[in-house]
Amino acid sequence: MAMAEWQRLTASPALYRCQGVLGESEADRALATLNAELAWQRPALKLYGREHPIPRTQVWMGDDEAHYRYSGRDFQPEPWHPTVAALRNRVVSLLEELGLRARFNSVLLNRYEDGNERMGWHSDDEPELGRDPVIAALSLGAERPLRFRWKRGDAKPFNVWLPHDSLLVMGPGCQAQLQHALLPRRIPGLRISLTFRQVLVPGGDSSADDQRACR
Ligand SMILES: O=C(O)CCC(=O)C(=O)O
Ligand SMILES: [Fe+2]
Repeated sequence: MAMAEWQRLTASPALYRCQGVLGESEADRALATLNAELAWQRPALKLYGREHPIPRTQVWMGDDEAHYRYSGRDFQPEPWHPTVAALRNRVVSLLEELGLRARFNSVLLNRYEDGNERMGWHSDDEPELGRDPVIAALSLGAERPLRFRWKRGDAKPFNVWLPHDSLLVMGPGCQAQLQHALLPRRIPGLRISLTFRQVLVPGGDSSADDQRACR
């Protein structure tokens, strides 16, 4: 098993990075497998009445009932790919080292062909993620910075570099206080990120209570 190394990046809110999540060779294998075997899609999202194909490709994966809505569309999850399920289990046990008892019933996989592909400014604060979600993002492939900016106040924006085989944990407060973006950069090479989430299922079990137990 890889030797995982944790770093706390901000005092508040809780933002952590861990390097050496899987170990080099397993991380290389995971990148190649996901790149080759997933049905990567480029949906068009409506913005001010016009359809724009997203500047990356993606797969939404998870338990059957973990639907996800954004930009007025309902994404039905694909069933867990065995590699992705194994990665989720590794991430969950790593989080336990931090004292975070997180559960993830879904994951958004993002594929960036090269530095031109990107994701714009947002917070992952959709109502179905509940209040104060814990989101864990595993990075594979080309190292790129995730840029953060504060919603209030004049504190400076900052970059978090995400190397191959690293995990970023956005804990309580991150989505409420910060936005993040993967901006275009002159960086060659493929990058795939897996952002694990717990989607609240209407009438489902008490995942909201679980999340609260993490604070
Ligand atoms: O690719 C990344 O590291 C960021 C992805 C992200 O912000 C998201 O999936 O919500
Ligand atoms: Fe995000």
